[in-house]
Amino acid sequence: MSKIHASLPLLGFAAFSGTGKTTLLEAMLPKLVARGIRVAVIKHAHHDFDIDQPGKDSHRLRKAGASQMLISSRCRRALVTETPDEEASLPHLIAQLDQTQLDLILVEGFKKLSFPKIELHRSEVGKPWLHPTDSNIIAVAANVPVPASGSAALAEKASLPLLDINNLEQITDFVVRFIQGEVDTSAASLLLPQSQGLQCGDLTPQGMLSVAEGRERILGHIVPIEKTQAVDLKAALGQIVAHDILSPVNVPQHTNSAMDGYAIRGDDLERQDYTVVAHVMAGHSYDLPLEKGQAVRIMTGAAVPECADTVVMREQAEQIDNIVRFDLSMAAINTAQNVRQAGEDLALGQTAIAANSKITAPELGMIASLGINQVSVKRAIRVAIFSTGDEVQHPGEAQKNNCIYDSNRYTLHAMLTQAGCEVIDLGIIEDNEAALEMTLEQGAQQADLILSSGGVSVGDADYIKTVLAKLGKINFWRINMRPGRPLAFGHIDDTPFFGLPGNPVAVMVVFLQFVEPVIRKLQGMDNWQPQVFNAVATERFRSRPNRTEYTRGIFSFDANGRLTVKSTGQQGSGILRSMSEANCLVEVLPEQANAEIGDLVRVVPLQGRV
Ligand SMILES: Nc1nc2c(c(=O)[nH]1)N[C@H]1C(S)=C(S)[C@@H](COP(=O)(O)OP(=O)(O)OC[C@H]3O[C@@H](n4cnc5c(N)ncnc54)[C@H](O)[C@@H]3O)O[C@H]1N2
Ligand code: MOO
Repeated sequence: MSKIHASLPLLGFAAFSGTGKTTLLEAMLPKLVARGIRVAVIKHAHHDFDIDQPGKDSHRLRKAGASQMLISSRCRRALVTETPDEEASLPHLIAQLDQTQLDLILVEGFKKLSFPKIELHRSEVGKPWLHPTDSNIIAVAANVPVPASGSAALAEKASLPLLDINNLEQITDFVVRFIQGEVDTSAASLLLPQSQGLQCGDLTPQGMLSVAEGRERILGHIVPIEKTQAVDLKAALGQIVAHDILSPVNVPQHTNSAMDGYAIRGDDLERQDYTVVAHVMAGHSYDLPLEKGQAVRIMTGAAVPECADTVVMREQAEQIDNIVRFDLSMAAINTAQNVRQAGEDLALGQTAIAANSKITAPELGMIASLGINQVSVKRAIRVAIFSTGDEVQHPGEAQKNNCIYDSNRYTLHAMLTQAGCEVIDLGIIEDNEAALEMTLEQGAQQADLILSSGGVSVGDADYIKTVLAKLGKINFWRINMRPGRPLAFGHIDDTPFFGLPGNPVAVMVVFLQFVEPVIRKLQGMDNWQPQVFNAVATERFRSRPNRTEYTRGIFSFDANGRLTVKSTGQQGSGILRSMSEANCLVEVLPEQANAEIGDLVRVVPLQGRV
């Protein structure tokens, strides 16, 4: 029986009738809600239940033939679907929920299906224990100790958590820990018969790190680079601001008109007509206080005269000679309308751009709007890159037999440039110790970070490992992710070094997951996080438990306005086209095996990063 998955924690309660499942859920729900947890309950009913009442409109319409009846009010809605041929499956029911509004799905019933459950047991019901025969039970809540018979030995061996069925607080705590991923469910899996259990490759093998563990370890070794430099404004694009930039002026400098029209006094609205005393163009002013009964014809951006505080749009005005009237049937005039106040964008002395912000188009414009033409930025991070492998050739050369053109240095160059780094391209390094040693030493002298690609797996060209071990402190890791399993990280002298896997897609994925966070930390950004959001899977995204799987995907809105995601097709880690056609990576987390159609999956947009 295949395991049922949801993108949210899914937890069932398994018990014989009479144990008090519903009573327990009813008592626990307010406690979960009080802890801020948004819960859905899916309940199985055995009989021909009906929530609709005879005589109600919805019931009449359904009986008249509507196979789906959706009734909605401001407070709630309900969909009643006739399923005369086949009962809906649990995965289908899960997909009906709006998982963006939930933290937990509780399931009552569906006893025979495979998903995590808590067994409820009361001795007085006189029924057998369920956990010896249900490998999905992750804890037992009972009013008697589990007997020291076969089942108890099994429970003890597997160290299933034992809870007191009468201790609601304890059971609630357990559920909360389950949601937070703190419950060790391996005890349950120890009970699995071989055929249902995890495959050996599903378990985190010894020495394999999760993506989060690998990133945390690497970031622990990174020290921000504090050096700064002053650059001309345009050259600051993509760079990181070294110190807070304070506004030396008010932006806008003066209170000005937001429309072409007529400036009048806000305390002088009840008038038939006004005398136009001046015509003020942008860059000019009318320097007398505006009197009652007067108006100034004004252009967008021009300074509003003293005592005037309201602008009426030109479309609403009719001027004959120097008399203007406003058509109030088009729109009422409100005091202070269509006027931009001095300093409303930025007041004098206000922080315009905080230190460690990245300068993109709006920041560049804002700095310019303050009249500043030079900025102090963090010195660009210098990154040395090289490729390894005798089969790797420069583009532009005639292709040799059994060779491959170097694409990795180009994707790295592009992603580093996007991240605001200065790239030092050390080329393709011959497969020999002396060449590699020289290159690494050169990299360590010139760069803040060194990246190589290729040669980090278990191939025969093991001299890379020998040289790295000789020159620095390097760890060869296997990260439980795909693509991008093999990864080397360490230091050559004091310079951090990444040995990225050779496969072109693996290079890009490892860059996005490990190298970019390092660059951001070197640039001084603390706890930088990429943008991530959830989308509904429109196809199955396969992944093994414990592994983080990155599928290249395309997200888009469907006809119902839901954000959905599909894959780009073939996903081999040498197929760079899968990256080129993608606008995101679909990240299936270790705790989520295969994401099914309708499940929410994490989507990591690529725009601006590749
Ligand atoms: N027995 C095992 N074999 C492999 C394993 C493993 O765990 N056990 N892991 C596989 C995975 S996953 C990856 S990823 C690769 C990584 O291997 P290397 O880092 O040693 O890389 P290479 O063998 O040098 O190259 C792999 C592949 O990529 C091509 N390549 C290399 N450099 C470039 C470049 N600059 N531009 C374009 N393409 C490049 C190279 O020709 C190979 O096809 O190992 C698997 N094997
Ligand atoms: O994980 Mo490798 O990284 O297959 O490409």
